[in-house]
Amino acid sequence: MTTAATFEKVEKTYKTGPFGRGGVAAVRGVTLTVPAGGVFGLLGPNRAGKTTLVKLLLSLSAPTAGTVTRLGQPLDHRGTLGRVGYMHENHAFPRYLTAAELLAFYGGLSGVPSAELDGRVENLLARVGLADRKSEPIARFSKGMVQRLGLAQALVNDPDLLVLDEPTEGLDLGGRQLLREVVREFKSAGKTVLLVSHVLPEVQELCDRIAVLVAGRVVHEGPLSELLKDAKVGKDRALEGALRPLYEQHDKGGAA
Ligand SMILES: Nc1ncnc2c1ncn2[C@@H]1O[C@H](COP(=O)(O)OP(=O)(O)OP(=O)(O)O)[C@@H](O)[C@H]1O
Repeated sequence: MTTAATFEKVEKTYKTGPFGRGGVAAVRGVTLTVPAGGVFGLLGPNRAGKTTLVKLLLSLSAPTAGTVTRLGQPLDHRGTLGRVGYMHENHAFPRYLTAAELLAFYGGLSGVPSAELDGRVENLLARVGLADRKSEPIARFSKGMVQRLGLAQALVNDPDLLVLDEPTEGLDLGGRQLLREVVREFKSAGKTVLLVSHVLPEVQELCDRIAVLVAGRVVHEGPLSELLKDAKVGKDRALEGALRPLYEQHDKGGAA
């Protein structure tokens, strides 16, 4: 099987406190395979360790133990990073750049040929509804506009693996619809989306397979339909317990 990502017996403990004597065990022995092609949901309550797994996959943080692969290669194969797009919840883009400058900057960093860059930037800005604001500095953008720009930035290198970490936070209805379209296009093109969320209905709508992470451990992994069936009929109490708060969060208006 070709894989988009694998984690084998992965641990991540963040050092904390004076002289790093304390520690937070964010990921505890995770073994997980994200197959290439399709939409994989990584689901779990706050502080479950979802973003930590993403950071390990993107070489933004190093595992304390275990092995991670990205697009079939070990993490030190940096070339695979140029085939990944990453959109997350809180973008800290340089605010003095214009939208077009930002996309050109990220496109250049990820190796987009310069002959293609201008056209791609124009197309993406149109796609995310920012064509008329392309020459304005990001400092003037609302949170939703920054999120739309974040989506364009994640697509600028035409990635094979798109990682979306809580992508709908701050997006309006139109932005969410756009995001769903992008996810479905990736799926039809045989590419991979890793969707991280604490909102079960969002994951339910888009994902083929999911892993549920609780307190740094994978408590379930498999096709979404099977997991929901098992949880519903109460066959698996641990899974039911893990999923309930995610539904409740949605019902209370925590949905993205
Ligand atoms: N740089 C860090 N230093 C110390 N602890 C950290 C660091 N980053 C994350 N943690 C801790 O690791 C645990 C997992 O955090 P992580 O952000 O991976 O969870 P998450 O599932 O993505 O949560 P959320 O849904 O709230 O974003 C939490 O207890 C968090 O406080």
